[in-house]
Amino acid sequence: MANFSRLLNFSSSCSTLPCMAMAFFNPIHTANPAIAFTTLEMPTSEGISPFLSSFCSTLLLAASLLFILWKKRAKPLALPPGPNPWPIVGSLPGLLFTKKLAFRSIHKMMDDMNAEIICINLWGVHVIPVTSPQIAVDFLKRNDAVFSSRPDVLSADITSRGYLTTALTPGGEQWKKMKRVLASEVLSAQRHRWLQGKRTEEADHLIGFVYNQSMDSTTGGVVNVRVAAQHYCGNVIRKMVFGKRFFGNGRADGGPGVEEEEHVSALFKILAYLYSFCVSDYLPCLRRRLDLDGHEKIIRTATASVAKYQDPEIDERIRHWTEGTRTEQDDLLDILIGLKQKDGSPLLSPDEIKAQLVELMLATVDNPSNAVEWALAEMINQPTLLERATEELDRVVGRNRLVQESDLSQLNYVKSCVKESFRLHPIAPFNVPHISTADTTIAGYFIPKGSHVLLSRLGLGRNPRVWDEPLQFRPERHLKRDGSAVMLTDPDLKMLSFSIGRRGCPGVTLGSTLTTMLMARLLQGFSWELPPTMSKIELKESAKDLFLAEPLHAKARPRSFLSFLFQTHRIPPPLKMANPVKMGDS
Ligand code: HEM
Repeated sequence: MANFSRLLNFSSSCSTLPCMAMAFFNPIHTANPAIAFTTLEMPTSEGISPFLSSFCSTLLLAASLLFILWKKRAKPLALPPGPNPWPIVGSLPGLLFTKKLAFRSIHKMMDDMNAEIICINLWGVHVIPVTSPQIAVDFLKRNDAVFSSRPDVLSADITSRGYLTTALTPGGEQWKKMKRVLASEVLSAQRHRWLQGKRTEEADHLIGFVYNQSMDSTTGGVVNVRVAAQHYCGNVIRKMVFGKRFFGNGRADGGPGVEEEEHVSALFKILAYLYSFCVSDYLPCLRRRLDLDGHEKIIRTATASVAKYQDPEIDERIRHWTEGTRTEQDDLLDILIGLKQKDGSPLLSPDEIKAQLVELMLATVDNPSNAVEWALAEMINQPTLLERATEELDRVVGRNRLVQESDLSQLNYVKSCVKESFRLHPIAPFNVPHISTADTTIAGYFIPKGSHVLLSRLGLGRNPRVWDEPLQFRPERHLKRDGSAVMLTDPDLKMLSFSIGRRGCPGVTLGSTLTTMLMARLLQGFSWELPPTMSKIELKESAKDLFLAEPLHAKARPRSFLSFLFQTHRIPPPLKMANPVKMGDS
């Protein structure tokens, strides 16, 4: 060590080094030493031959270069900046004992440090939040293989029944198997087409459900948009998976029955706690012993509620196939049960099917419903945006039929409204966590093996370095100058909708279809206004998450062509017509 530091002093202060370097690289010198010695006037002392002097210089130069190379290699890279950790516990107490939610504390730390990547040490686990698109791409594109696993946390372990699924399962054979099944059998383009009829049925039910409420004189036509949006998503995925929208009988007006209410509310409860900051995840000694923050109980209760409805359906269906009383495949459950290994035995166990179906439900209900609720709230406060979207629908689809999936690719303005909502109002502050499986360097920082990487959906989408007036809802920022199609994905991660890389969302087509269809049907079928008691929609985030603080309630007026479509049976009549109020038009 001492020798090297001496060399360091030498190399940094010795003014002869450039001269030696010149000598070393001088072609004349190397080609003809005799000439070089005379031209370069190298210092020679009496008794030392010019040849020896040149040899020593060369040796010294080589040693210096080697040292510089060694120094570059040996100098340990720094971790990203972050709060100073306490011994052993790191910054755990800071997150535990703050009144703020963990995600708000983390974003505040990043703002205070003016940093787009930081490292928070939580009892030895390095948690790395990121708000820079360039760095995010570095993680998920250039170093995708290293960051394609998930952390082992209690909420994911319970929800996935011991990691039998795709999204929540750390990398490995089980993840590969389940992802292959999803990509080729559940979410492929062909399967998407196969299930189109079921999705359209639900899009028609959505119109009926909202229409009934809009015509209800007792409520003045005010609709709870959150309920409509969440149940549309729940109905679609239940229909695609189980071939039915209701576990029980539903409601007379086409709305959810108690069973669906409990099902959807349990799904959202799981989503609220999945990967949320939980102290036992950082103190493995506490895991399954002390449920300090009560998360374990909440997740177990919610997963039991979901299982109560889904598992009997799955068991019964397996029995029907085994007994031969069902022979035709009609939905995704049939597909999963029917998958076989080479020897003819089932590819998936009943537990794998049960766990995977919970995950598919979770993946489907949250993003689309939240994006549409926020988008509509923003648009009601800016009626010109509503007008522009309606004008597009009238131009592309017309007024004698409802918008269909085949129209969606042409609805660039409607899609840009949805995309703007994904940017500004993501349902979750962070992407699903990624964990590193090896030491790596990202953006010049050392990222140790086992780090939890949290790409901030909030921070990316609202990054003022990337977006003009990031807090303004301005859908037109996503329109392309050449009029080409607006996609809801963003491969550059300037915003994080579906993410990218090995862990990227395999449900892009289904997710985009559901969200755009929900938005398009609500805008095409109804004119939306403030409820009579309000002067504007309060666009405030909830104190505990990123939902609108209060579910969006808005007055819906059916557009005139809608009743014509009902009367002429071009769309199925709503299940129950409420007492009609006078109908308006837009
Ligand atoms: C608008 C709707 C949707 C959005 C915005 C969305 C977004 C995402 C995001 C951000 C991830 C995490 C990517 C990562 O870890 O880097 C993800 C993963 C995933 N999504 Fe989606 N998703 C949507 C709809 C769906 C649907 C409808 C399904 C299937 C029914 C689905 C299935 C999955 C699965 C299985 C994963 C995990 C992939 C893996 O870990 O290998 N998603 N999605």
